[in-house]
Amino acid sequence: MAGLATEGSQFDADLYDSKMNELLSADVQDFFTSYDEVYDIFDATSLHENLLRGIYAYGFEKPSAIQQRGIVPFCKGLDVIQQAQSGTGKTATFCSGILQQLDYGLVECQALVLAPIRELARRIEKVMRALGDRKFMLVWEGLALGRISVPFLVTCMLLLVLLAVFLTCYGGSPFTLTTSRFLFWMRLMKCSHVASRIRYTISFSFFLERFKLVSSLPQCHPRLSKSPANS
Ligand SMILES: Nc1ncnc2c1ncn2[C@@H]1O[C@H](COP(=O)(O)OP(=O)(O)OP(=O)(O)O)[C@@H](O)[C@H]1O
Repeated sequence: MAGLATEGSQFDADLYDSKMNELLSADVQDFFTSYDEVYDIFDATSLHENLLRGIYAYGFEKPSAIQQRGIVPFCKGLDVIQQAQSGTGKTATFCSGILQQLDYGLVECQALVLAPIRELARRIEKVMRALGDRKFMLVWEGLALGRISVPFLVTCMLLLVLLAVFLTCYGGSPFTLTTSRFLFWMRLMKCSHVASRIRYTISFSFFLERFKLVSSLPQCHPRLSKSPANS
């Protein structure tokens, strides 16, 4: 297993090449460098009936090139590396692979998809819901749920506190900013939805949910394979 990169280290192409050569020359049975089987219709991929129904209902009639090669090894539980141009159907490939492996009788977290940007996470969630009709939780920036981010919430909160303090003082009454008065101002500013999101974001139940999500993840057993890099 490769060691952990030291903090601030850069990608070392020579080290990467030598490590890959070492891995490829090792006698590891489960390591494929390509997967040659092609399934040119969805019915041939042995996906669950419900999943197939979701795929057809979403408007897909025939798998794209990457889907023809990528769905089946994914469904077999192999670790798949896919490389193809944008818009060639990679998202639907790994979504199908994940949905196929879920135990629909289990009510617990069985899959975690990490995406580098929020828009991509939203797109993946949309495809997952459309194909699988399962429960998915969209979490972004580590803290916020929904469409409003934490920095935005904090800024809103500060502005509203300042406004409430200013109005209280300006009205001539002594500074007695109570919670109810604060929430009154929030409502007055038609920001009660912001208030509820703030309450949820800082609530114990949200942190408990995240803890349960992470702790229920299964152990990872590395088995490597690679699908062809064509699209
Ligand atoms: N088999 C298919 N038949 C018809 N349309 C498809 C098929 N697979 C994917 N699409 C459509 O093609 C478009 C691009 O698909 P998708 O987002 O999965 O590609 P991608 O390779 O993941 O793109 P990106 O690299 O930008 O994330 C989407 O609108 C999707 O609905």
